Amino acid sequence: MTDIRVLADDAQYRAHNTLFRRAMHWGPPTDEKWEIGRRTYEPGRVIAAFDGDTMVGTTQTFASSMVVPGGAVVPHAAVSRVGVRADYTRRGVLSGLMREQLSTVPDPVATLRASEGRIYGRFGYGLAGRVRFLRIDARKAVIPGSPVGRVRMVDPDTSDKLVPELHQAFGLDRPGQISRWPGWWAIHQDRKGEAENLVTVVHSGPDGDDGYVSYKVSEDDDFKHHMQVEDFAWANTDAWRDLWIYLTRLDLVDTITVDAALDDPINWLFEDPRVVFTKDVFDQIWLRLVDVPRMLAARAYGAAAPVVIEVHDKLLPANDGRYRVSSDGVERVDAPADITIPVDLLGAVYLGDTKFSDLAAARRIEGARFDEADALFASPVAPLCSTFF
Ligand SMILES: CC(=O)SCCNC(=O)CCNC(=O)[C@H](O)C(C)(C)COP(=O)(O)OP(=O)(O)OC[C@H]1O[C@@H](n2cnc3c(N)ncnc32)[C@H](O)[C@@H]1OP(=O)(O)O
Repeated sequence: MTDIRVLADDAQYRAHNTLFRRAMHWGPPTDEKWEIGRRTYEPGRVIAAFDGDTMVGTTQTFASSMVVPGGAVVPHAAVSRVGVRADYTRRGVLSGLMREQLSTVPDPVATLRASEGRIYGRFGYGLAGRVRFLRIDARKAVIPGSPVGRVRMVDPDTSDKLVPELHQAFGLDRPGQISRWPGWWAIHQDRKGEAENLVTVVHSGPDGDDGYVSYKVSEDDDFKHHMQVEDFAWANTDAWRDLWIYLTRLDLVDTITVDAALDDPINWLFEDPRVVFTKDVFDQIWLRLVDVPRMLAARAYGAAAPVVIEVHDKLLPANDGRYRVSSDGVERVDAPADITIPVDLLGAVYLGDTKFSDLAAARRIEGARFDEADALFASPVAPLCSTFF
């Protein structure tokens, strides 16, 4: 029998970090790494399961905010460091942690990156956003025309100060994007220190700085140079195009790999659209609607006749109920339901990546009028989260 406690001091945080790392088959943090790691522990947001005095399971959240369809930004919990000691697994430790976390988290929505696809659906998380891993043949990548703005290389101290400001100003550009918290930047800047060859360039247009990209280049045994784009954000398409012109005209580079949204129009930049190759499409955002009425009210809807959706939530029954969704907004009603859906699948359709009609085809939801629901929940922009946590 385990009990769940909120952790409060540095020694407990370090034990938490060590337990999680062991669950992932990584070694404990060194003293040097812990100097950085401790900055990612936010009081009140770190819990652990105990068997007597022995810590046996961990999780925590980071306070951030997330963009929803229509552009509103809502408070968001980034769930991380989920781990159970290998000698305590499959006894309900994670289930206890998830129940506690969901019933106490102050934010209306939580997301996570899942280590395995079968773990989190039972706790109400749905697969809400995917990412494309792209490889670009840089030697053949020709973008016609000239840049319209200016690209400048910045030194590490400048980038440490400037990039967080720029990300906050224009990095929240699509559904699923999240703001970055101080601990995230601490880890990011530490990793940057290790990657000596990480370079950041900033783009400026008529209104000042409006884009940046960080990248590093490595050389393989055949003397081929491979660029990995680490972080990329832009405020307008001039900045986006100019930064791609910069990246693809760099000397010596053979290939470029980058993560992109499913609808990123990057292929159209190039004379030969085939220089962009999709290596993989992978699941990225697992989303849990913690406060369903608040989250349904937060997003915008497309034009279609209203639909009544009946939501079932075993862990948070306050969300149970029928919601009439129309292009004007959402209200709770007693009317008969058109569609019945569990909360994990409502999470899956929330950002517009998944359609009700696809869930119906797969016999995952029941009802009628799926086309209207698809039109209401459609997002003109595909979701993406460029912030790994
Ligand atoms: C957001 C992140 O941090 S992702 C990182 C997640 N962590 C890891 O992958 C580290 C290695 N794994 C672990 O630490 C643990 O095995 C965990 C956290 C995945 C699961 O913890 P457990 O305490 O074993 O889970 P618990 O006993 O509560 O299981 C609940 C249910 O989920 C199922 N389940 C748990 N883990 C898995 C899994 N990896 N694959 C499939 N099903 C699983 C259990 O079988 C159980 O099902 P049931 O209710 O039908 O019996």
